[in-house]
Amino acid sequence: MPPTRATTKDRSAGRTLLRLWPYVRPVRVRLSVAAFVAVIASCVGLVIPLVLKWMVDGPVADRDPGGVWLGALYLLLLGMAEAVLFGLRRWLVARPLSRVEAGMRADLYGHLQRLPVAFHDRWASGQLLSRATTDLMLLRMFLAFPLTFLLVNGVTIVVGVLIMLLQDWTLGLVILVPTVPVMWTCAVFEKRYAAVARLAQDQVGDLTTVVEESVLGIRIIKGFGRHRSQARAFRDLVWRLRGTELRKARMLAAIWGVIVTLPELAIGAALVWGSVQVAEGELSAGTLVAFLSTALALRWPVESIGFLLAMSQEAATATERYFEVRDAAREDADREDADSGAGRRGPSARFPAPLRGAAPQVPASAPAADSDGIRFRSVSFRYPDASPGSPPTLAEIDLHVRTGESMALVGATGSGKTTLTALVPRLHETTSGRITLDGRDITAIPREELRSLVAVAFEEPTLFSASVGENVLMGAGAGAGAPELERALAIAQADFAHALPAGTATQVGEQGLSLSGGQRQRLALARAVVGRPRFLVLDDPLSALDVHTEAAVEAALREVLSGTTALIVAHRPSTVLLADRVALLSDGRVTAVGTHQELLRGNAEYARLMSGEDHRR
Ligand SMILES: Nc1ncnc2c1ncn2[C@@H]1O[C@H](COP(=O)(O)OP(=O)(O)OP(=O)(O)O)[C@@H](O)[C@H]1O
Repeated sequence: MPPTRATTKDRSAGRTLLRLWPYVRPVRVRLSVAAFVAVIASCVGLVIPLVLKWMVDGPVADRDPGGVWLGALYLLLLGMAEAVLFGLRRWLVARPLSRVEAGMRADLYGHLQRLPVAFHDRWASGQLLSRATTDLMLLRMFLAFPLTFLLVNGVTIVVGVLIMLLQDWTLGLVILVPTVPVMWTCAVFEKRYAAVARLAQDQVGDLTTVVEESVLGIRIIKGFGRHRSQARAFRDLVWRLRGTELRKARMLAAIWGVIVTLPELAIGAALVWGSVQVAEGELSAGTLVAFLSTALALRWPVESIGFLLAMSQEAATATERYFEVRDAAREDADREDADSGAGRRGPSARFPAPLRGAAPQVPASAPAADSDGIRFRSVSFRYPDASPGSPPTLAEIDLHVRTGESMALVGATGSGKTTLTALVPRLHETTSGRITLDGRDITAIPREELRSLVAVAFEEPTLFSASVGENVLMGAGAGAGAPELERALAIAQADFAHALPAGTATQVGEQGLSLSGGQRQRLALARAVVGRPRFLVLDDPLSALDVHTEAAVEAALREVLSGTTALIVAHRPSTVLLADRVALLSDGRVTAVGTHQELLRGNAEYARLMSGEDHRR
């Protein structure tokens, strides 16, 4: 079952919703006051029938117009008080609840940033988006409305029924007859509705994913003329969601039918029975009016129970979906282990025994051999979602990139180059073995420090919706400014930035100016070098550049590389020439290490890869 599909079986909505308490706690006083105000407002509404009784049995029976006017004035005042109190309730909850929603959303976003790459590999982005938007909106609505009104309406019904029993207990019992079947219907409804609500919310997530992918991949869709088939696929999803929503509507209609019909029948029976009693002189007309007015005043609280329960179920589902993400372990969950020098991370325990235990015994707290560069010691790696029997993506990698040295990683497509580079900044965790930077085990280096030591640039450069300058300076420390930016742009041969409409202040990214692939790549490279990192990991960073630009970037990069220790994934000889030595990766193993010339002469696979004869690329 994919991680985004959970079962609602045996879930208690109440227990699930209790998880919201840490967020509701700071606003509990306001929420309680608001609920209290709403209870008072609702009970004020129940006084109206009593005033009616007084009017019918008093001034109306006595034909006293002054008394009737006085009664009307009381009714007006009570009505106004009810309206003002309900308005006050709304005012009391609006601000704190928007704060709860904002807080939950910010926490979710913060958590998403901290989740490991493996988590994001597994989860569809639309599922995350829908949790951060639709689900949180449902939660705010639940806290604003059903949470209060389930309580308010409950109290109102109890008080109303007590008033009716006090008016005339036999009539009161008639009204109470439908209670048992209505409660049974609610219990059945709650269970069934939970499953359908979950399905609908998951389907909204699927829909969001498709919209997002279509927008991001619009060029491919248009380029291949796939807009019709995409639209068809989207329509299918929409219809599936429509079907689920209709199922929800049918369930709501059924419970609504029961909740409305049974009490109405009871009121009808009470009306007949009460009229007979009035005719026989056993009951005053005023009491019957008061009784029926109270019963009618309770219609809304009773009828609303159906959709309040439905909204509560949707909120419970939203809570469940929200915490599925929040409960996922953050990548720094192992920090204590690392900081205490315990060494190996938790994930190794998740992998099968043969892949474990191969780590050489280098304690994380071993004295740092200064300027040792990057060392891979018996590193093996398997993607967490790889099929159980499949061979590891990387196996027994032993590699030493000396301080100040640049090592090119060459290998056929799919040989594991990108995967190997991702292990250094701990975007993925090694399954077994160790990686050390200047003698320090990377698992013993706090992540923040690790990522300030290691800068990365990937083949597919990502720019954020921000200015060119902000995108580049993202790779530098807090104090970096214009001089660092200029230097980085010069190294990456990204001077084109100055010619953009607003220079380096030009907005790029999704909503900003579109840049070419080569321009993006150069900005990503500038981001990697701007912070003068001690270790540089470049995943084929020049692939989109023309030969002249590539040569210019390489000339400038050489200067940078002389001061850093670098691991560079390379496909072209020109990129390989940037490096001092080359490691050849074959099916996840390092099969040769040497200079470009040495490997060209002595290794047939390398020679084939460099000559471009390898058809797998
Ligand atoms: N997130 C993932 N989950 C499971 N398997 C993956 C994942 N990412 C990559 N792989 C697999 O790992 C293997 C190595 O991929 P990797 O991207 O490291 O190769 P590469 O040498 O960089 O290839 P290329 O030169 O084409 O970029 C491939 O077989 C790929 O299918």
